[in-house]
Amino acid sequence: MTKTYDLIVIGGGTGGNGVARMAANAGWKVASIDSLPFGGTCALRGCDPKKMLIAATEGVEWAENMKGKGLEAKTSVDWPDMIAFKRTFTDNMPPRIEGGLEKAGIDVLHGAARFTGADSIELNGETLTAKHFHIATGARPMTLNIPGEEHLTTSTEFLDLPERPDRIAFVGGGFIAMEFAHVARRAGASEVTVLEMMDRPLGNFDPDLVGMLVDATEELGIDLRTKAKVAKIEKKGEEFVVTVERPSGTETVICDLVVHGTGRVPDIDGLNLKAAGVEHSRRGIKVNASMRTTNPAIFAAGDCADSGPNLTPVSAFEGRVAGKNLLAGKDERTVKYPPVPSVVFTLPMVATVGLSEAAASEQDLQFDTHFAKTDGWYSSLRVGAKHTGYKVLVEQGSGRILGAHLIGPGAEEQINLFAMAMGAGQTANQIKAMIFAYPSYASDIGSMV
Ligand SMILES: Cc1cc2nc3c(=O)[nH]c(=O)nc-3n(C[C@H](O)[C@H](O)[C@H](O)COP(=O)(O)OP(=O)(O)OC[C@H]3O[C@@H](n4cnc5c(N)ncnc54)[C@H](O)[C@@H]3O)c2cc1C
Ligand SMILES: NC(=O)c1ccc[n+]([C@@H]2O[C@H](COP(=O)([O-])OP(=O)(O)OC[C@H]3O[C@@H](n4cnc5c(N)ncnc54)[C@H](O)[C@@H]3O)[C@@H](O)[C@H]2O)c1
Repeated sequence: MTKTYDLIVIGGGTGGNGVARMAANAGWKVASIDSLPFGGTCALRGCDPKKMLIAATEGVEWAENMKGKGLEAKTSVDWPDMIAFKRTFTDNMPPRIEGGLEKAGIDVLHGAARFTGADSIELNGETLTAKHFHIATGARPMTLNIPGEEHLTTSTEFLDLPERPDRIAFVGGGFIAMEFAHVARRAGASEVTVLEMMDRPLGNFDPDLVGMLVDATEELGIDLRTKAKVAKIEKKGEEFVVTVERPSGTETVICDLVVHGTGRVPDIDGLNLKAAGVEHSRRGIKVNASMRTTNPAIFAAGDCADSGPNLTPVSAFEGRVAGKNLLAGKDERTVKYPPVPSVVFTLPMVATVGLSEAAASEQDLQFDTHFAKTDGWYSSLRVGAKHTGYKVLVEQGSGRILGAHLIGPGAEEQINLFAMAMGAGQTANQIKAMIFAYPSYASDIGSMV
């Protein structure tokens, strides 16, 4: 018998679960589907498990920076213990999340959903129909179309490696490669290589601060190669041979593991969106500012949609807008993103919010750039941090903060203060007038504007 719902949510991550709960709380009959245990990428295969691994490596970094300053500690990372620690969190999440959804009255279903019509899907050989759908299927590693692609280890697999390989090559120099390379090296890997095809890693971050991160990365002993396009991966016995094309010629890297870090694409190929009248491009499912797709009864949010940046808080934010409009039965809300902060969790961390210097210039904005290295500041000296700095763009006349870019300890929290100030329209003088607890990283921001 065909089961019928008011709403079917496809995808049990941050872009989907909130919408299912909102509709269930409003008394709608809701089903939520995921092909994997519920929790999505962030909780199970991304942000959260990654930062648990980083927690162990922060100890290594701390001991290194404080050497000769009163702390003599011999640190080492036990990889299997670290992975077991991570699992204490990730193993508990699916039952917690699924239990919560069930408690809200939602039918929690497993399997890969596929549209068979504008109001129907097929799941495990059965047909389910609904008045509305919400698609939040996230992203998957992009296909590289190079020989030997099948030898790549995904970020999901890396976060669950039972043992740490000694020689690791990362293809790409974006978020995943830089964060994981730092983890691998501090965890004791003897040869860590990052292969980025552009002339610098982390292309969306401030070039001056990325330059400082590159120095820190090389000092850590990571072999960071730019203008290095991976062309082929071969398996020879237990080893991999990675062929890299560079302006100076072809190079090879021999390693025990090759990790995918060249970007992620919307995970929508298996959905048969055409049957539902839902259009998409390479950037994802087409949505309007209300998160409605080209089929007015179907919404989408998060990494699978052609909307904001692929970050956890953005997927939840988009989901809330979709949920409000879904329940209202009309486009009551539109997505107006507040300033979206973003952090690369290397050590040192690099953080950004708002406009880059280049984007502000392109928009013909008149602004002052406050740029300095802060290794001489108390906050850096106290913890022995060498690669620290900031670049803040302040609009001339209005004093508005156009963009803030930070590197160093505390950056992950300082950037949220900048995001808050920017969202509230605070000026540089208003930030300077704030009283923050001292000494703290927050108390430094008044000196950055
Ligand atoms: C390694 C890594 C680290 C990251 N670190 C950060 C970070 O530090 N901070 C940050 O903000 N962001 C980070 N991100 C990005 C963040 O994880 C994503 O932006 C966010 O999880 C997207 O949420 P979503 O709900 O759109 O998709 P997801 O959380 O990916 O959920 C989609 C779900 O849909 C399911 N699904 C797919 N197709 C189907 C189908 N046909 N039928 C049923 N179910 C289906 C999938 O199994 C999945 O569970 C990271 C990503 C990765 C990969
Ligand atoms: N801290 C965070 O917020 C965080 C952390 C991890 C992942 N993420 C999310 O996951 C997404 C995917 O991360 P990612 O690191 O895979 O992608 P990315 O888009 O951050 O970086 C990909 C990099 O790979 C390079 N590249 C592409 N093809 C290449 C090739 N053949 N050879 C060498 N270099 C190549 C690109 O120039 C680019 O610099 C991110 O865009 C982000 O949305 C976020």
